[in-house]
Amino acid sequence: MTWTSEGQRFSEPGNDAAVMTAWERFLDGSGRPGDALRSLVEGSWRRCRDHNVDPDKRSAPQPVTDSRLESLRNAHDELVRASAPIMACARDFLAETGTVMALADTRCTILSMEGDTRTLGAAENIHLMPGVPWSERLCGTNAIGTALAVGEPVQIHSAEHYCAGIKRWTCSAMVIRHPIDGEILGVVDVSGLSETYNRQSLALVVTTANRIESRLTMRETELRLRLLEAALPYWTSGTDSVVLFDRRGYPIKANGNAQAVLAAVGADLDLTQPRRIPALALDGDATRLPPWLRPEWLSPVVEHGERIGTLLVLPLPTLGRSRTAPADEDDAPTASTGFANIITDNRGLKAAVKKAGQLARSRVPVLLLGETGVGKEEFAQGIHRASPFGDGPFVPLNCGGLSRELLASELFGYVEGAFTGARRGGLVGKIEAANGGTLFLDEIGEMPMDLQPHLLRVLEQGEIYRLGENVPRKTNFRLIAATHRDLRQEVADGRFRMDLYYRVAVTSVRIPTLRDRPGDIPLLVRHFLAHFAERHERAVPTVDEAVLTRLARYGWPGNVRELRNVVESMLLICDGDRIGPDMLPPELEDTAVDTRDPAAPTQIGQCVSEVEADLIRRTIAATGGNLTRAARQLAIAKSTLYQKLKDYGLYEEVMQQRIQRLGGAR
Ligand SMILES: Nc1ncnc2c1ncn2[C@@H]1O[C@H](COP(=O)(O)OP(=O)(O)OP(=O)(O)O)[C@@H](O)[C@H]1O
Repeated sequence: MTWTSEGQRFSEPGNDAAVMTAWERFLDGSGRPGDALRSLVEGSWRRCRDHNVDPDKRSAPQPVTDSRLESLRNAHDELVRASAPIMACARDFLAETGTVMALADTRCTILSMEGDTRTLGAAENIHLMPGVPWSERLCGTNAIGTALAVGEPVQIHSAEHYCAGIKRWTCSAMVIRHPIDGEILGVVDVSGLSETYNRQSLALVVTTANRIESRLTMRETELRLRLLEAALPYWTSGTDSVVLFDRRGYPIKANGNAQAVLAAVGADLDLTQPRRIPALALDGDATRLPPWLRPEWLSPVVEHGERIGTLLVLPLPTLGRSRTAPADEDDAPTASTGFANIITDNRGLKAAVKKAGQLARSRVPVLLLGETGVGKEEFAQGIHRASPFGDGPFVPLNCGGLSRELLASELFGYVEGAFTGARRGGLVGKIEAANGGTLFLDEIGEMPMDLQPHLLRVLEQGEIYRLGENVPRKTNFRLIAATHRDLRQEVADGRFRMDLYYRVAVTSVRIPTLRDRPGDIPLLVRHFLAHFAERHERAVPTVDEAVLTRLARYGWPGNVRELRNVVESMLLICDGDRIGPDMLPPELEDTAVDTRDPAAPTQIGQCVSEVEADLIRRTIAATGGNLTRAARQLAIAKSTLYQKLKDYGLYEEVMQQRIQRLGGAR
């Protein structure tokens, strides 16, 4: 900081008359202002003249509305909070002194004001009050505006003000800087009528600004600790290249090889001299990322449902690829990285595999989104295999279809005697079993609300209590969750806790439906035929073109699982070496009508009950016999579904199919 030279720092009330003459000369352009005018003030007057500020102005502009002022205070929440106790002191200590203290933001708008009550009243006459911007451009030379213009402590007295209406005042101001990078956050000012002039008021604003900066330092340290703690579970040593950014977009921690990988992706970010990436600030424009930085590498770090920083997980550098070339999903890592079981030729699905492969390398929780049977569990296993702890256990648990009590004991385990019917020796819960590996919570949206805080506590504290036990056990696992629901909507509807949502949805991968990638159907048919032919010790039959056409026209509400079941059932029916249309299951027999939508209208002439029975039959088949899910898809209560099954004479048939399926492939 370049401080104004000693003799120039303070105003000299004895020079008032000379300064006034200098002002008049300055305005009518008649010669040099003279020695009485400090160069700091002359510089400010020149800026005022360049900006056509009206020297006859009587007051500052009108204040903004109360609601606008409120939102300005919210936007500068940290500054306002850090200054609050100091402003409260000013209320007491400036009383009866004829002076007031003001806190202003970087646009010179006063956020709060305290001090001598009578002076507060007088100040209102010139609009020296909350909600008014006191920039040089709007109000001419004044301590607040000039301090912000020059970034130094400034004292402006009486005639030194540029506008006539405020020449009865005297003021001192100092900028408040961010303790880490010195960015100017606001200004503190002490003002009074001219007769209250005092050299010490400059010292008062400087020490006040320092006190506010010390409080900001304490707050910054606390926030950093919280951020580091919240990011800890996502941190892996190993081969990851991870950089943690704070809420202002500054990199604050990186692992060993991050700098090398940053260089490989063409990033102009030197971690030894951290520079801010404005798009990563919480209030930044996330669409304005630097060209080298891809959005899928970023994950928010969340604490109690609130984003407090950002994690950058860099991809391992690929030799031979142009540094900033857009990613080509066609080279998505499949076989090499644990996703070999995912058969696809679809760009969207390959992009999902690629993203999952990148996320696999950190410990960041992943939420898999997609309809039933699209391959969410397959993805979860792929992420687990490709992760640094792929040698650890992979523990899946479906949160749907279990009673609350059963789900609680499956998740948390229990000790012997915890409840009537508890096993001898107790039970190790899935969370504990996943220690050192991955916990896959399928259908997380079905988890009862009252169990959610318990899971959240485990995720936040890394500790678990078995039911009936009051000593915590340490756990260390990676969470992958999956849902076919819109979890945001579930949060909005009060069925899913927001804090848990932010914890599990740190990053997400959406898996496209099978009907959105019909090109994959022949590939998958071939894959499943080969698989089941081997399992049933048979030769692989050929498939008629007509069969493939029907398969391509079907809606596949049960996605790949449904296709897999259809292929197996056709193989079992087929006693020759070719599969023809007569071997298609009933729901696929006549696909003359486009059945892409499971609820698509059926042929005219069918009566309503037939249509409904047909729809129910198809939906149950599509959900693999899961009546809870079928009822949900049909948007009817499960009890209504049972009743309808009985009414349409489908009950026996469906139950038989369920029994067969339970013993079948999954
Ligand atoms: N792209 C794919 N290639 C090969 N097999 C797949 C693919 N996608 C899914 N599958 C197979 O389809 C079946 C269903 O997949 P998976 O169980 O992963 O689905 P899901 O989305 O978890 O279903 P749900 O939501 O009902 O639990 C599995 O047998 C899986 O191996």
